[in-house]
Formats: sequence, structure tokens, C-alpha cells
Amino acid sequence: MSSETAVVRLPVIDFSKHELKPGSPEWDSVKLQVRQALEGYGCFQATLDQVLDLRKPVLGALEQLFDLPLQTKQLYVSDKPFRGYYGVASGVGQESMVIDDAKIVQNIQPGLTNTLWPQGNVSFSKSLVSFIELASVLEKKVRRMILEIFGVEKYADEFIDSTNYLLKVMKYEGSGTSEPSLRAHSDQNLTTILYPNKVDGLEIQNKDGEWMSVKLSPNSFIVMIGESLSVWLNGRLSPPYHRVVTKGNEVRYSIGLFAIARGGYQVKVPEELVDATNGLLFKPFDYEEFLRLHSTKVARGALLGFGLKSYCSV
Ligand SMILES: O=C(O)CCC(=O)C(=O)O
Ligand SMILES: [Fe+2]
Repeated sequence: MSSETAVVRLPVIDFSKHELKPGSPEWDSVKLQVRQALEGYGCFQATLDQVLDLRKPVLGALEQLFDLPLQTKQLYVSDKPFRGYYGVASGVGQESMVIDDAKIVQNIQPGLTNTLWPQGNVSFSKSLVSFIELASVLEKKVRRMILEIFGVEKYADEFIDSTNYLLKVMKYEGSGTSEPSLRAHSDQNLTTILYPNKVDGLEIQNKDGEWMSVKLSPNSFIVMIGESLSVWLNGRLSPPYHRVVTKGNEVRYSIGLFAIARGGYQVKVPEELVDATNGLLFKPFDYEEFLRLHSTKVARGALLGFGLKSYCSV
């Protein structure tokens, strides 16, 4: 196998238009681009004017967090399978932290911030909250568009209101090798909004099984769909298989907002997506129950893959 990896610029879709309201011509034009990108790659880059302003504060916040002593980071303990601090064992040279229900500001400040800095850290919490706000608004727009694409928008409000947004922050030591720092996987959640800092390293597999390095535009987030959404859509879209390779020596930081279906919400294929040619592929499931069942693996690999589709296939 060749060690050279082709470089790909994922489809870039502009979300900065103010009039991006459901039903407007701009909305419909963006929706068409979202459809093409997701059918082709399962992911795309969304450009937003505000992303550039976030770069410095978010990078600063990530550096401050990961520079803390290990004992301090370990104070952010896990009482749920998807929350907590994961040391370097979670990947080769990868360190991460997952914050549950991050859309609730109190979970960031005081929650996370005052656990790490008992005296407070306003710039840290402000940076994270700004990212969460921008990314969650984008995620909701994209999910509504996807439901419209498949004619099931009547479920949009209920589906979106049942979302728990997990915030994941990551640090990768430059490995200097082509060994993945985060092993190949597809995300198990509904959708992921990723914001890697200036160091590239994300690779996705194309339909021919070849790995391609993603070249990021500086003013964009990556939007990816996960297995839960693919299941909800009765297999209509497929999540991208991806990994992180940090060949250089530079430290790479990245932050992501992972939309998961809230505990108690049944992820269930709408009846409109089942017919004579598209038989029902998946049984209803509760995502948090699935995570709990796999909690030992979750603790090791945070949100990585362990077969959601085999867990709920008919
Ligand atoms: O760091 C990245 O860019 C990707 C992280 C990722 O794929 C994950 O946490 O599931
Ligand atoms: Fe991922």
C-alpha cells in the first residue's frame, strides 16, 4: 500500500447568509448542495464568517486546558459513560475530554471551568460557549435540511429538541509517523461539527477505500453525519469512515460538537422511509442505553465505533 495520501478539499458550502431561513431560495440552494455533498462524502465544510474570529480564542482555550497538570484534568470525573477526561490511552498520543449536555451554559461555567480553575476563567468559558452556540445553530440547520431532503420534515422539531450536545476537546501530540493518532472509525452519534485547529491531519476514506487528507479552509467547520442519523434515515445516507494522522511534530488541537439522541428518545425510522423497495433495516433504540452497554469501550475510545448498526439491525 502506498504511504502517499491524496489531498481532498471537501465540498465547501456557504452558511453565512443571514437570510438562511427555511423556505427561502437561499435555503433551498444550500440544501441542494448539502444533499450532493452528503451523498458523495457523508461530510462537507461549512463556511461561516464568525469562524475566523473563533480561531484564536478557541485555540487559546484548548492550550490552557491541556497544559493543566494531569491531576487537575482528572478532577473532571465521569459519572456518565460519555463524560470525563480521557488520558493518552484513548488513542496514540491523543488526550481528550468530553462534556455532557454542553448546550446548558452552567455545564461549562461553573461546571467544567470551575472544576479546572476554582477561581474562574472567563475567557476560557466564553470561548467554549461561543463555539457551542455557533456549531449547534449550524447543526440544527443541517439536520432540518436533511429531513426536508427526505420529505420527513414534520419530525424536525421533535427530533432536534431531543438532542444532547456533547462537547469533545482533543489534543494530539505530533507522532512524526504515518500511524493514525485516532484510529479509523465512523461516528456513532447523529451529526458531528468539527473544528480542527490549523494543523491538518483528518483523513476520510472515499468510496474506493482510499484514504484522502482533508485540506481545511480556515473559516470553516467540518460537518459529518454519524451512524445514528443513518439508522434514523433507514440507511439513506452513510457516515464517512475517518481517522486522524499527525505526521509532523506539531501539536494538533481540535474541538467537536457531537449531537446525540437524548436518553429516553427512541431513535426510530419514520414510517415514510419504509416501503416495498426500502424494507425496514433497523429496530428502534435508545442511544444512551447503547452507550451504557458499551461503556467500557466508550471509556477507552470516547465516541468511536462499536457497531451501532449491528446492535439495532432488524
Ligand atoms: O480531531 C479530529 O479532527 C477528529 C476527531 C474525531 O473524529 C472524533 O473524535 O470522532
Ligand atoms: Fe470521528
